[in-house]
Amino acid sequence: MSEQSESDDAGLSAARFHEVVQELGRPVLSASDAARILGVSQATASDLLDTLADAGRIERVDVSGDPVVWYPSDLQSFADREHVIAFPDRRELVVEHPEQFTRAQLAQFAHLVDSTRDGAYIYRIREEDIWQAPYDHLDGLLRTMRSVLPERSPHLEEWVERQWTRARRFALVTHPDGYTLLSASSPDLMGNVARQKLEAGEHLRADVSDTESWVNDDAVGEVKRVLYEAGYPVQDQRDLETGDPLDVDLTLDLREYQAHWVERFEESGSGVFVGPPGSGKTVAAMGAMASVGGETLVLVPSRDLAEQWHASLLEHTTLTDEQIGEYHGGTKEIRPVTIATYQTAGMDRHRMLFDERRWGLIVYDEVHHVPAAVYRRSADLQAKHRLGLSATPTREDDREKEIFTLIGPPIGTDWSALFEAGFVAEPEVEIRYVPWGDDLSRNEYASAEGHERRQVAAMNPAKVDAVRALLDAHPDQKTLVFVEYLEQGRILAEALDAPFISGEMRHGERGVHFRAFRDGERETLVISRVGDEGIDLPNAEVAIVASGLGGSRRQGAQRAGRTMRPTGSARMYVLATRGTTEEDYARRQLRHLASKGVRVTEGDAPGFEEGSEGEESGNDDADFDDRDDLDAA
Ligand SMILES: Nc1ncnc2c1ncn2[C@@H]1O[C@H](COP(=O)(O)OP(=O)(O)OP(=O)(O)O)[C@@H](O)[C@H]1O
Repeated sequence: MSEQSESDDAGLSAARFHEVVQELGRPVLSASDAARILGVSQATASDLLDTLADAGRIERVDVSGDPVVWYPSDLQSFADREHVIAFPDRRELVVEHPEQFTRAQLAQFAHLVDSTRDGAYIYRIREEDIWQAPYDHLDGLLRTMRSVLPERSPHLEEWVERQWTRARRFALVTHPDGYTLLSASSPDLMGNVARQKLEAGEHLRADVSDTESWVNDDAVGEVKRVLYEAGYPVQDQRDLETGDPLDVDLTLDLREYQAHWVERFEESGSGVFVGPPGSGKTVAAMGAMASVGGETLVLVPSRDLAEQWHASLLEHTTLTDEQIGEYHGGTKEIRPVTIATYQTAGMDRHRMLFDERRWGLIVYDEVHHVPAAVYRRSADLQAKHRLGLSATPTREDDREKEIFTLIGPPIGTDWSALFEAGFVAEPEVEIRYVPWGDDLSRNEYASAEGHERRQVAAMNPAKVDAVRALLDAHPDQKTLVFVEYLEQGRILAEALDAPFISGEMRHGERGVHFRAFRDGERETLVISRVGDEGIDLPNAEVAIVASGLGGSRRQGAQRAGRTMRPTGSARMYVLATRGTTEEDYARRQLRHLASKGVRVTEGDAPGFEEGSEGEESGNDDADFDDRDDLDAA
């Protein structure tokens, strides 16, 4: 711990005092309260507090004459109000009860490392975080940092400035004669870094001056990767191809933050729009298409998303159906605007997809889904405009280097405008604990092991009544019920008289149910894991996760995102069987979601409230390894 938050013989810091208040859970404390929490004698605690009060950092009130104190109950919230503790030496931040906006600000320059049980979130500021910080000028980045950090740290700011500069030492530019130049901010960097690390011939064709080299056009991706790995991310300022002309306009007005995204994309030519699910990234991407005005290849993670994109393009642009093609397992059309799945685009036998037309823009939707094969192919697409879309900061993606070098850096999101415009409804997520439906299941659970044990807990028959009670609590609200297991999906679909959308259902039939859901003819759908991504049902107001949260934490965020639509309060319920590993697992998964801007509460499932014959709380299992993937449905 740095000096900031340690109580040592030099004194008790204001930050540490605040931590003691939080730990105590009330806004006023006595010397004996502080002594117990700090682990010192009452006399020492009293001296430490006096010192802090004498320095004017805290207030002291003598109540010896009348020892009972009262305070406004809303002051209680002070104990669980947002609080940031900085450890500048380690470039680490601990943030307690962070607001969603604070998390959005932090996502601009820091990396979420983990969240603790009592609601604190740990961020770290790495080199890459500063390299990718979406700001035009350093003082914009420093302003954001100062708005979040409790106190200025000149030492930390100097480090940030060094990393900021490092990421602007090399640039790729287009020479007036049309060829690509690598330019360095000094002869030394060109001589001792670029010309040492890069191969003459393969990467660099000729030295043009002591700070410029002619770059092989088909080695641009490699040049960026090599210099990024050497600690020098390259700014890509080249003129990019616009491909064969495509005349397309939007048929709706962009919101302020979307127009900002498109303007920034026009300036840079490549990059990633980062915004919460439902914030309008797809529509903004159509704005980028209109701005580039060139034939466009859109890459998406699933056929459902391809169909969604197709419908959205027809709904929000002047494109005709003849101009739009889909390219995946179901259909193979290559047209001026083609929407392909990553899976198909990554296959060697479909390589002509990239070369058959002169694309001006490649759009990578949900960039955390781009497979290695498509990244490899993207190395040959460096002459085109490249746009990524992502609901989570690209830095939290295990392919952040590929995203940065082969697609582009994050493009600044005007979070204030986005939040003020209310286009992000922060979903409330409620864990609802369900007791065993019968002794048979409880005994089956007790004697099962591993996956089977998890499945028995997940498929607790009492969950059917819990889902019914939740649906009754939300009459006339469109609800998605997510399941991990096919058998559970079928049981619930029958009990609720609702369709069960799973990988076994043909795409055409899925489309029928999605349209009925969207048009209000159907209020409930039961969905297997096939729905984790790509179910873009904008008016899903409630989500019920009947089992698990999917094997990956990101799926949990995606599922919450599916109810995070601009439709007022979006809610998400997660059912977990009391006294089983599901209880722990749900809590851990949702703590992660909480760090994504989601309010999380816990309680008994409706119909099983206090006083029911519910199980004792807590569970007797060894901690459940949450990396295990639950059986796919
Ligand atoms: N400028 C706009 N004007 C009106 N409606 C908009 C606008 N931008 C987006 N929308 C609507 O908001 C919803 C979400 O938009 P969009 O699909 O672009 O968000 P997204 O961020 O791509 O969502 P996801 O992350 O789930 O893919 C859509 O129904 C879309 O029609």
